[in-house]
Amino acid sequence: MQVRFEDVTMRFNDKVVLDRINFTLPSQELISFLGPSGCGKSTTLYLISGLLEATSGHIYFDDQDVTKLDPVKREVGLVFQNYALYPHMTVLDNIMFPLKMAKVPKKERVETAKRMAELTHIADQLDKFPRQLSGGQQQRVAISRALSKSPDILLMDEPLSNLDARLRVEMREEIRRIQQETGVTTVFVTHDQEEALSIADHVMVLDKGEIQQMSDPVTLYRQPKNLFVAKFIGSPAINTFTKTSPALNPQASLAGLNWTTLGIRPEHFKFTQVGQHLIQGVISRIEQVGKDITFHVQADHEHFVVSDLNATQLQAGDQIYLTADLDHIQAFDAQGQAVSLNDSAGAITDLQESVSQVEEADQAHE
Ligand SMILES: Nc1ncnc2c1ncn2[C@@H]1O[C@H](COP(=O)(O)OP(=O)(O)OP(=O)(O)O)[C@@H](O)[C@H]1O
Repeated sequence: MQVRFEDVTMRFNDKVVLDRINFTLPSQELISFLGPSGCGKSTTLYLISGLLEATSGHIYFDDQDVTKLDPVKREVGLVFQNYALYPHMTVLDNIMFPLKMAKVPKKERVETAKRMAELTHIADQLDKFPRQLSGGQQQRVAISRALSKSPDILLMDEPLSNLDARLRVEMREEIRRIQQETGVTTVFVTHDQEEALSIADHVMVLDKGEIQQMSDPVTLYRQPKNLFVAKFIGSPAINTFTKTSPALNPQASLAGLNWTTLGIRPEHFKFTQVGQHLIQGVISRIEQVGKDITFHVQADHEHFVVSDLNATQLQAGDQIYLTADLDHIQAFDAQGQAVSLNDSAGAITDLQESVSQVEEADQAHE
């Protein structure tokens, strides 16, 4: 089932929470709504479910206008952060409950509930009560219950927030598996970018009630449309430099181009020689977590982070000179919108020449 929002605005009293948003969620995909607290993720989810009604605009499920349709008639399954199981009912009764409300005959109810419990790997817990289960198991029950009526759309509001770190990873893989096995169009709300990027086919990034970007996870990371997305996606965060950054070499050809902020991800720096560098600084701290080495670098008051450098001999206090491949440098204008560096061909040729000189020097060095 495809979900489409057309110019949807949501206002609570005078507060505009969603401002004329437009998007299409592709059928049978897992889509994540990602953004900081208060950006409007849950509101968007509840508009799809029908628990909230839009102030203006239209919502379609495939070609059907559901803007005013009763939630019960929308064929959506909902999973909440706190599981919302009925404490006095067994697991089996919890899963069967929506079918009972729909007056499905008992035999069929039991069969469906058992099938759902098999799907979510909770079939050995059917006689227990929710309080006897772990958080992860309770969420499996909640997912089984949401799927019991074979909904067209499964909506999940921060479903993993109450679980510890290890269980979160396990359960997100489970949600991906269940979504792929059932093919149900699934919306997964989270403020955790790693969670969103790891399981979603498409991620919709929201901020202040507006869609910042909707893309597959790789595009979101490599080609953010604006500075907000660039900074929100990626851990450690992308490094940003302005024209007056003390780390920036004012003589570098790129420094003269038309941009306001440059973004370079920690893993995209390369060593170069002094004079040919774009960025310079002094290593202030070296952090090693398992196999990952992170260099914290300082240039006057500015701090940035470099990773994946093949340089175990470096020490705190060392001066380093860095550059990056052009396709790994992201540039933004004064409004924070992404701009292409390829617009200034001459300067880019200079940069590419200096990069190839560095590569030749590196090879000679080796
Ligand atoms: N029923 C309501 N009445 C008034 N304001 C509301 C209501 N529901 C949500 N809001 C406001 O709308 C904004 C968006 O809330 P929403 O819950 O959609 O954000 P969110 O992105 O899901 O954030 P969080 O991750 O914190 O849940 C917030 O400022 C919130 O205070």
